[in-house]
Amino acid sequence: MKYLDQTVCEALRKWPPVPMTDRLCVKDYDLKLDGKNLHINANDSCYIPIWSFHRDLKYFPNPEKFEPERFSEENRGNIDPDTYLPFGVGPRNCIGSRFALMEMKTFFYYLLLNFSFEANSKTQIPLEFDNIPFDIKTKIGIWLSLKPRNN
Ligand code: HEM
Repeated sequence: MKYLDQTVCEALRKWPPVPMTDRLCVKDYDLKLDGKNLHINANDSCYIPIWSFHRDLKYFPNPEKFEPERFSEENRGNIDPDTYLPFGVGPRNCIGSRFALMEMKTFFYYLLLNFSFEANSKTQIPLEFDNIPFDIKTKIGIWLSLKPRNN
């Protein structure tokens, strides 16, 4: 179950289903970013690029590699919580996150309990994605063969 949790966390890192979120700035705000001064006006929209944070090697070394060990008990403390945002951040973060995590793990538990998975001639490796803004969609879907487990 621990490894299933790590795998789900890593899948949400590499392919966050909600790749960005936004906030409306409610008052003028000044901040320093990489040595530059940045002014945000009240009523400006700010986009938070979840996908880009998750693929930034400053925060996730070797970001293209699918590596559930990033979320092991020893390693997960190294992740800055402000850079891992599959369910957003702050008081308006995703209200359904616990339900979604439970649903994903239950779904995979029963699938893996009853079936083994194999690549077939239609399986695309590596997976290719459509360039649709604000959405993550594979070009041809995800094709795999499921074989019932005998035991
Ligand atoms: C893997 C599944 C899901 C992902 C990755 C996801 C991701 C997100 C993200 C990134 C946000 C924006 C949070 C922010 O801006 O800080 C959000 C908001 C929200 N999500 Fe989810 N979500 C998922 C499933 C669900 C489910 C199952 C429900 C309901 C049962 C749900 C209900 C909501 C609601 C109501 C908001 C708006 C919260 C607010 O504005 O206060 N989500 N979600």
